[in-house]
Amino acid sequence: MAMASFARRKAYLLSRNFSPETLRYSLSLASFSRGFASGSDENDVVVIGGGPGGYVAAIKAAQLGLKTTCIEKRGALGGTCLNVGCIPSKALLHSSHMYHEAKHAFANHGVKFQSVEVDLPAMMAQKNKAVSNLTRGIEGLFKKNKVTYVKGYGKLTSPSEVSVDTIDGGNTVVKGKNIIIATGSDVKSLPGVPIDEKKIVSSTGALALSEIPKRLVVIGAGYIGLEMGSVWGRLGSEVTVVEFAPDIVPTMDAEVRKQFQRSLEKQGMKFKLKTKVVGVDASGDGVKLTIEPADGGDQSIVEADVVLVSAGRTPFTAGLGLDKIGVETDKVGRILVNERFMTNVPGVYAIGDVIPGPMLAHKAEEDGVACVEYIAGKVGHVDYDNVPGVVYTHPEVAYVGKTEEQVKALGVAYRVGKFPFLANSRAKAIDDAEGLVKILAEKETDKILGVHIMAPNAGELIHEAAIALHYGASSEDIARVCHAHPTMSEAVKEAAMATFDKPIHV
Ligand SMILES: Cc1cc2nc3c(=O)[nH]c(=O)nc-3n(C[C@H](O)[C@H](O)[C@H](O)COP(=O)(O)OP(=O)(O)OC[C@H]3O[C@@H](n4cnc5c(N)ncnc54)[C@H](O)[C@@H]3O)c2cc1C
Ligand SMILES: NC(=O)c1ccc[n+]([C@@H]2O[C@H](COP(=O)([O-])OP(=O)(O)OC[C@H]3O[C@@H](n4cnc5c(N)ncnc54)[C@H](O)[C@@H]3O)[C@@H](O)[C@H]2O)c1
Repeated sequence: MAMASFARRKAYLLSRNFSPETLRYSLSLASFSRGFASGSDENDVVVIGGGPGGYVAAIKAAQLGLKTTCIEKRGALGGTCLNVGCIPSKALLHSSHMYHEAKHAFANHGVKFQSVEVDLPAMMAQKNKAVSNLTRGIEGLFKKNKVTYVKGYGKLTSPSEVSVDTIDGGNTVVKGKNIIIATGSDVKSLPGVPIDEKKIVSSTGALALSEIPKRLVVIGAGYIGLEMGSVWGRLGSEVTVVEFAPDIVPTMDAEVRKQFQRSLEKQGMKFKLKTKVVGVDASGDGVKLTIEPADGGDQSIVEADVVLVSAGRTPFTAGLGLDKIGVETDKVGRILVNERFMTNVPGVYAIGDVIPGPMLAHKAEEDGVACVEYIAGKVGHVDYDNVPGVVYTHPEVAYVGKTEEQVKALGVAYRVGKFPFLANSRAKAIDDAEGLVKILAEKETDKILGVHIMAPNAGELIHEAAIALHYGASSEDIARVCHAHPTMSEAVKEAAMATFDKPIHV
């Protein structure tokens, strides 16, 4: 298991184009933990950062019998994900989808209103309620598992000491035999596009606008741009997405991405691909953006009431004291770790968005559990080849494993099976049949290599595929599992049938 994990980590690091030196360094560090506290006020584990990586690591460490403290600066647990990321965005995606459905789809089902309107403060209040309930819930889990929670800004003063400026204005020193850095990430700002969180906003500002902007320009057609662009587009904004690359969401399978882009365009989203923003002028009422083709050419002006900067995120290590104790980072500021999440400083570990890898909450959680399992002397495991990605638009797009482009690049002979939701009885029954399931399997063995789903609930459907990939299943394995009728999941079964043989319903 440990060897398999090592091999996967190596392959993963290779896939991230790490230099040979970095690789050697990253993989050669010996397993090392400093033992456990007994009866002293010293912790076995101190976690800096209470996001999905940090709070999950803290709870798991405590469950493994380790004396654990978690330090969080924002005064609420859950990190970016719960406070200003996954949860508030999904709340607004759901609320705005209901409004959009009420306006455009309910009549098809024979449900009619005199009028339907948006109450933005009520929508925001529902989002805030979801966030505060969940953050309080994590505090409850900390109490239940006996994790000590220190509210304040942590700074490493030695490999076993964290000085904390507490949010009530005091200072305390927290000692630990093992320290886990889980400080996450922050928005990546673009030169010449200063974020004021009013007219030029990051995702945090876009989650809390007090008015629906008439014109929203989104910089970056990634996860945040498409999700937040969908929210405000459904509520009435004219949304233009400016993307430097030739395609939206570059990590997506190209065939699915094309269908996805068409679907978003049908919903009114406009795309300016292969385009860069070269300047902004926010001196007037709105914002004027100067854009030009990515390869150079004539400039033009796009006007907006609000601009969303969503061109990626960057690891957050400000004020953490990494220099002081000599923790090594790569060129873009990510903390380098070995396969046991250990930095070059013995006893200091790092997980989640602050290390290389996809910046996703579920990946941070997996890192957190595996890291403390190693610290506790067990074997941790994260399957980095099978981390699902989901864009929570409507339809959603979800994927796990390899894209067709990646399979081609590997030179593996493969088969493709597809099934459209137009032929799925449940999707037709609910009149929501846009999308498809696409399965890629190795030709010789039928082993599944990747699954890509565009569907209203693709983010739920994808886990059948994730389990299949994890267990090394073949497409025939899925096809021979009895799937309940009528469900959207039957489309996964049919796509699997189409991969190894023939589907029934198309
Ligand atoms: C708008 C948006 C939507 C997203 N939606 C999704 C989604 O749907 N699904 C998904 O998987 N991912 C989503 N993400 C990404 C997800 O939020 C991150 O991948 C995840 O939060 C990373 O977890 P983490 O624990 O590594 O870091 P974070 O969640 O960033 O947590 C780090 C915590 O550390 C604290 N901290 C930092 N420095 C210190 C310090 N020195 N002392 C004390 N505390 C400190 C911070 O305050 C923060 O609370 C979204 C992100 C954004 C911005
Ligand atoms: N549903 C989810 O799981 C979810 C939702 C939101 C955020 N997230 C996470 O948060 C992270 C940040 O999200 P994001 O959307 O900001 O980043 P992203 O990496 O998903 O997308 C950024 C996009 O901006 C483009 N870009 C970069 N510089 C640009 C420039 N100067 N001009 C125009 N386009 C430019 C990139 O080509 C890319 O397509 C992501 O890595 C993602 O993992 C996940």
